[in-house]
Amino acid sequence: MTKPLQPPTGSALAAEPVITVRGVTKTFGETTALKNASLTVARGEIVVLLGLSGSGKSTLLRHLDGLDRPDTGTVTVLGATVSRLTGRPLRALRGRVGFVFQQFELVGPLTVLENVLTGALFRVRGPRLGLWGYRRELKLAALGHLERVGLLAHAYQRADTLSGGQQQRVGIARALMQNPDILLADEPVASLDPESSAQVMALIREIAIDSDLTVVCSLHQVDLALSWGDRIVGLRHGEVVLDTSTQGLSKQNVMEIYGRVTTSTGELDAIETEIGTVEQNEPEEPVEPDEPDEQDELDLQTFASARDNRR
Ligand SMILES: Nc1ncnc2c1ncn2[C@@H]1O[C@H](COP(=O)(O)OP(=O)(O)OP(=O)(O)O)[C@@H](O)[C@H]1O
Repeated sequence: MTKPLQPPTGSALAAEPVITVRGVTKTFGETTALKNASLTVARGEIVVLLGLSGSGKSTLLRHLDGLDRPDTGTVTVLGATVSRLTGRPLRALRGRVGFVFQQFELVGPLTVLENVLTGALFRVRGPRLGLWGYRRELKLAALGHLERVGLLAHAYQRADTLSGGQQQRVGIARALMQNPDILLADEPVASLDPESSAQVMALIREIAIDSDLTVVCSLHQVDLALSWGDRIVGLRHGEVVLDTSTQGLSKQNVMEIYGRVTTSTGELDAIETEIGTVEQNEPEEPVEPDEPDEQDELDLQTFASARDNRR
């Protein structure tokens, strides 16, 4: 087993742990996706999982939400042993853990607002027909989250008419609908251009700090990881090979650490090109908002006056 080369640092680790992964191994057929992986995350920490494609980042994130189960080892999240939970207790835990996906996972033909409201589905009973099945307070909360991510004007627009960066902001608003304690994000900017990526990452960090969220986010760009996270956990072939504060850490330090755990020049080249570079996706065109209809106008007015009364 390769031990983490640097111990966790930073004052946050003195705080209460909200995530504890101990000795988790997970195999899929012949593939070992995680190998004796351990990790402790304190409340309010902003942690990046860094590694090449196939190094186990998504698998580790999925274990934190109970979507995957370890072959050996334990995963404890918010005091519950996730690997043992099923049914209602598992759903209750998932209600406290928001998930932001690489491909946004929005329902394209639905409006932006309906997509955000699906984040509250675990709190809604009975059938829903469009927006009618949701209580007014939920709609107002969803509009509030859309305002938070800068998309209030697009609330009644079809989700699939938005740009990628805007769709990811809808994904963030949907996760916020859960009032989560923890936010997990799996390569949230992998398909965005550099400008949209920077905006989305800044927004996640800003919201995490404002709302005292704990964040675990997988990325494969070392520059972004260093500038964005409080701490980097580096994975290689399913093993944790690096676990350290980003303070004072340079890209060269990270490359050296990966260099120490690999003897293959080919792999180092891959690390240099894959985690050592920022992707250059094409910049996106801005999207004009649709006009809301009469009922939508009413909801927006109610939202605006409720918000102004709170101020
Ligand atoms: N459900 C599955 N069935 C079979 N193999 C899987 C499954 N999930 C993950 N794997 C394998 O486990 C390994 C780790 O995959 P994982 O998706 O966790 O890596 P990753 O670091 O997130 O990669 P990427 O950056 O490409 O998303 C890979 O070899 C992958 O093919």
